[in-house]
Amino acid sequence: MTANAQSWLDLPDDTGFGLGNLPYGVFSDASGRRRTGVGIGDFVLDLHAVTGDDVHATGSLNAFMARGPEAWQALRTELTTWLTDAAHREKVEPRLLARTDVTMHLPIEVADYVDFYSSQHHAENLGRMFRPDSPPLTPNWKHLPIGYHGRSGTVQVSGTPVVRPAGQRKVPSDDAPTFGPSQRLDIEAEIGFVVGTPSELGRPVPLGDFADHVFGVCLVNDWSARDLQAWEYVPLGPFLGKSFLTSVSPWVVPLAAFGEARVNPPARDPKPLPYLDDTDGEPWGLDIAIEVRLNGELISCPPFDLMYWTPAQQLAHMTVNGASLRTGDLFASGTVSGPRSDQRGSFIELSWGGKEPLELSDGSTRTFLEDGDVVTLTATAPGAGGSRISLGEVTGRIEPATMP
Ligand SMILES: O=C(O)/C=C/C(=O)CC(=O)CC(=O)O
Ligand SMILES: [Ca+2]
Ligand SMILES: [Mg+2]
Repeated sequence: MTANAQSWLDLPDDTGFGLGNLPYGVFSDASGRRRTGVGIGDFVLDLHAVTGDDVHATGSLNAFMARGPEAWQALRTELTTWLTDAAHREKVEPRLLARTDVTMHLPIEVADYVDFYSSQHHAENLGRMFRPDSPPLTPNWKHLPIGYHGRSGTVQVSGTPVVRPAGQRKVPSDDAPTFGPSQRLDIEAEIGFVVGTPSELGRPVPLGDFADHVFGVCLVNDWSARDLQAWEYVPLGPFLGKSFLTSVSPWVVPLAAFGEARVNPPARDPKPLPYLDDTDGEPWGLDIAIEVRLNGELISCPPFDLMYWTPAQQLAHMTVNGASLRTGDLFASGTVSGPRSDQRGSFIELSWGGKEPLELSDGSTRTFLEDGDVVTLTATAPGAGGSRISLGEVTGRIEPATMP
């Protein structure tokens, strides 16, 4: 008997949206009003209607997230009671809407957006391609989680069209850069972490405070234009090659749902400095299995449990200089890649820089994305009683470039 059998609601046996998940999102129905909902089975529960709390009518999760971990846990406990105790059925059932009847929106007002680079396999692959004459990992890589600040205003919800960016491109053999649509448009399959509780300027957030600040987890596709990136990134890092669009899943899965998914991260050698050393604490490796589909076909299964740096280490590093957190901050893991070729989280890796085109089941091949392509990321993690919790999906269709 799985945990889901306890609900009075008829939940499909294999639903990823069972009682162990209870993800938050922002939806609208025919009225157009945006409000907070909780995903359960094939339904979304209208939280504003069922609680009467205006925090759930603001059109983003931020005001609720700002209330902090006790409020998050209290509502999660109430939701579980409402959905399991038949005494609440009369109150709750009329507030359920079919998920197919609602439109999902960007769930958070994104404050600051940071993107890390914490998969050793991804970093080594990119290092080999971008810097063939140097060791694959830069000398700092195993001492700190490398990251950069991205563009929060272009973080958008799943389904937002991906307009091919145009920009400057130059390969080493060209004499001068040219301008035009990116010819190396790519994805980056990542997991995102959403900050609820802010922190004070000047006070680092230690490893052990991770769960006091991080509200939940989403899927991220950090669309990337490799030709723009390769020409612009020296010496300050990614800029226009990654700032045109970052897509996130509409559901934010509470950190509390990942109890069964906690795993030890890979051994870290050399031992990190004390503020990053999680060996005596509670490490935050997470067993999340990602799937990448191109036009419906499964092309890769990146394993999040192999990430070298955990989200708790990323948060500790991001604030160790005293930088403060704001409600709605989003930090992404970095592209998730495993050691196998069918575990790579980007096309630049899957096609090895375009040299080894990916063969698709219809006989066609792909190096980078073409106009009309649809890329969909999904992910699941172990839940209670052998169930799996779903992070939903993040999808996007490539549209032709708009030239200035
Ligand atoms: O190694 C490089 O120069 C570039 C690396 C990336 O493009 C990866 C990136 O944006 C961070 C990540 O998603 O892992
Ligand atoms: Ca990225
Ligand atoms: Mg981006």
